[in-house]
Amino acid sequence: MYSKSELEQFVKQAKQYARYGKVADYIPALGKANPNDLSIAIYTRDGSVIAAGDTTDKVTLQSISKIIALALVLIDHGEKEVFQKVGMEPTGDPFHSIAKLEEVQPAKPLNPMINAGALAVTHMISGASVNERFQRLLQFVRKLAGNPEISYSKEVAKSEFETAFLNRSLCYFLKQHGIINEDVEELMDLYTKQCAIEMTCIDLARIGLVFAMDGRDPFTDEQIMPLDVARICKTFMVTCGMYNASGEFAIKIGIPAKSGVSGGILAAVPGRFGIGIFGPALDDKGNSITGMKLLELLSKTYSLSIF
Ligand SMILES: NC(=O)CC[C@H](N)C(=O)O
Repeated sequence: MYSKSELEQFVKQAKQYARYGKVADYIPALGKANPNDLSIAIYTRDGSVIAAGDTTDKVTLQSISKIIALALVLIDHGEKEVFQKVGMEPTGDPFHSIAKLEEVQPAKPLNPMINAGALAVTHMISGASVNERFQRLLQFVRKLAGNPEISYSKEVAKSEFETAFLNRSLCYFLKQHGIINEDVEELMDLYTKQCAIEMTCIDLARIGLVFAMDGRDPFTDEQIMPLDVARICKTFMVTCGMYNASGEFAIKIGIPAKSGVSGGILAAVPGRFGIGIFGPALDDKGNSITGMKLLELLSKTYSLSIF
């Protein structure tokens, strides 16, 4: 198993790539992040954690939340119903693209990892009000991370809510075609809170471990999600988890992973580890440039690719 000093060495190496990246600022509150930050935690199935960097930093999930919301709606509604509203194919387009919504099967988003598909998924979170739906999602996140303290950043949620014009357009397009039928402002309220759920890389690594263990929490022995749901989520991580860089990521790194524009990456090495990384310097596709470098170093050194 890796040592802390070795991990610290990898972090130092990966940090040198921060200068080639840029912090996301289209959500103004995210623009405050320091591009040179980089933290990582690796959770193993026997409960040990190895971490490096500032592991007390809390960062918002952004698109990483899409995989968790997907798991929840699959549990709530089952595969058949969910995949009537959202597809299973990668797009090769940026995550916020609207293009394929018109080209392929009117308005059915191609997959749940692009924004259009994620909005359709968030729409399916059950509950009587936005608050009740958000609390259900939050409870699920807390259970996955084994941390009842996890909450969301009001500042980041508000900042995205006030500026999410493109996501609103996607919602109206989906509503016109009957994929969603709720009030767009309510859905945006729920979605922006979902994306603003915040945690440390240690919490994130523990969530990764649950996916790695096929939905079972190795510490409580509870099956938090059915094996099939964990399998579907991991498959999406491989095919669409890193947006339109998923192919290259699969070849170079080969670990099921999901990224977010906050610079987070959740990775699950099947049967072995959960990995959580935060490094806000992003490449032009919106993936953490330092985070990917770090995963590449780990994958190459320890042969972690699943392929
Ligand atoms: N790629 C991302 O992390 C995108 C999430 C972000 N909240 C958005 O919808 O734009």
